[in-house]
Amino acid sequence: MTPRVTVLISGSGSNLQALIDAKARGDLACDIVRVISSSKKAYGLERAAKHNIPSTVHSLYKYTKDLPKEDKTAREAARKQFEIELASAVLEDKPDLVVCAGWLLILGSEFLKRLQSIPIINLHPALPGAFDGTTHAIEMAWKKCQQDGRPLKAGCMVHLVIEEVDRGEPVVIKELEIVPGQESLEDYENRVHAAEHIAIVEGTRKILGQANVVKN
Ligand SMILES: Nc1nc2c(c(=O)[nH]1)N[C@@H](CN(C=O)c1ccc(C(=O)N[C@@H](CCC(=O)O)C(=O)O)cc1)CN2
Ligand SMILES: NCC(=O)N[C@@H]1O[C@H](COP(=O)([O-])[O-])[C@@H](O)[C@H]1O
Repeated sequence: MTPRVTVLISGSGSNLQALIDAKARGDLACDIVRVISSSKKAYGLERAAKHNIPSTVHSLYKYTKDLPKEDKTAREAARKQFEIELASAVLEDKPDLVVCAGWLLILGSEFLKRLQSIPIINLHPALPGAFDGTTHAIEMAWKKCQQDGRPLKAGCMVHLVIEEVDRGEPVVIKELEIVPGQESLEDYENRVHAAEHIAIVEGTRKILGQANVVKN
């Protein structure tokens, strides 16, 4: 039975594209059954459409837009409902794995407890224990290196998703070294993204029990 994978995105979807391309070249055996985006503007939705992958927009904004910013109770209730309905949307497709590929929302207990039997992995552009819980890890690592004035071990990882953000067991780690003054933030960012596009495929293959060596 071909494993079923649901991919969660929020933006460009270049890591979704890496999964699509890996499938096309025979490096990844799975069906991407759905792409779910937290943003209707995500270019990743166009990538899904180009490859006839069903997609859904599941926007937190839709749940909170009419609530006063100061009404924390109402906003928390709305976020819980967002998570409950996100879980329903995911479970409808009966995936064997959920891949967070640039999903920029913290997945709370309402979602995680409903997905208990389904592994979730996340791609994080930092090493284990570094810059956890942020969506700006690449920039933070590069700036820290420049400020410290000494080489910094950085890179990216794919890890299992648990409630504690970015603290789940690493599945794949790709180490990169930043040397102060040797490369621009953009150059480092490009190196990280290139490593991510390999890591996301390796991590997905590993969790699906496929060989952990990718041909490319
Ligand atoms: N329970 C978990 N949820 C998520 C994990 C995880 O490990 N456990 N990984 C993240 C991905 N991520 C970093 O890799 C990450 C995503 C989002 C945030 C965050 O603070 N989001 C804010 C909104 C930020 C914004 O709108 O710009 C939020 O959710 O309120 C931190 C880290 C995916 N989820
Ligand atoms: N903390 C989560 C986080 O920062 N995720 C990052 O979002 C980008 C998604 O790119 P993509 O939309 O092109 O795949 C990736 O760089 C990924 O590491």
